[in-house]
Amino acid sequence: MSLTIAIDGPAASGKGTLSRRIASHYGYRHLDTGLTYRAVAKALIDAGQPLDDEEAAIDAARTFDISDMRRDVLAAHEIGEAASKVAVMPGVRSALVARQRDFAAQSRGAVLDGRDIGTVVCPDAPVKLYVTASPEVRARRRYHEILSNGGEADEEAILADILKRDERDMGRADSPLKPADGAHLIDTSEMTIEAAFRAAREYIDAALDND
Ligand SMILES: Nc1ncnc2c1ncn2[C@@H]1O[C@H](COP(=O)(O)OP(=O)(O)OP(=O)(O)O)[C@@H](O)[C@H]1O
Ligand SMILES: Nc1ccn([C@@H]2O[C@H](COP(=O)(O)O)[C@@H](O)[C@H]2O)c(=O)n1
Repeated sequence: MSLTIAIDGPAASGKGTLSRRIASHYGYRHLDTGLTYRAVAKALIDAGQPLDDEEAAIDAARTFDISDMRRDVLAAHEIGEAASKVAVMPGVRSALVARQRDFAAQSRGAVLDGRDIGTVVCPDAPVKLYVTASPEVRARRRYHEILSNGGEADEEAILADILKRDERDMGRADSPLKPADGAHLIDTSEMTIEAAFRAAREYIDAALDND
């Protein structure tokens, strides 16, 4: 039987960092579903197709190689912005949700993180977390992340993008970002990565004991 941990939250809240730690700790497979939306956006950009070409986006969502998503290539801030534009298309979402569910079903244990994991992709997951942080904290973390990778960034511009992305992700008609029913909230604004991991682990251990 497969066991899924569903983790949702807004951009740069720390859910990916936490998901990787949790997957490694419990020996589960991990799928960063944001990368799947990014892969679709990147396929359109590479092919010179406009981001609002729904037919091309659906085709990319059905065919890209999910086992070959390169975080280093897909991590660029602009690809994240482009991903949130293709993510409003219901046809793209249903193609990707099917592939994400396959990933969970084929794993003995899986951690999936994204925006609609607890609400749509795996609504029956026995453990659901909603990871958040204030927009200012998220912008600062992303800013430092870009600098530490040798890039250049403007913290104010990143904050503006994060607010725009939140609005798009929380306001879209299909699968808007919101905490799933029964999700456990972790606000990492004033937590170190280690403290957030400890809080998640305590909750997961208790939830799995009661399952
Ligand atoms: N609790 C924390 N304290 C300080 N820095 C953190 C914390 N959690 C994550 N970070 C850092 O913040 C940045 C964003 O974290 P991460 O990539 O995990 O967010 P995310 O929610 O997965 O973002 P996205 O949805 O955009 O992929 C990273 O540089 C990460 O190291
Ligand atoms: N389950 C998901 C995951 C992601 N998205 C959209 O993709 C964008 C990029 O995601 P990151 O987690 O890599 O930042 C994000 O802003 C969402 O628009 C989604 O809709 N559903």
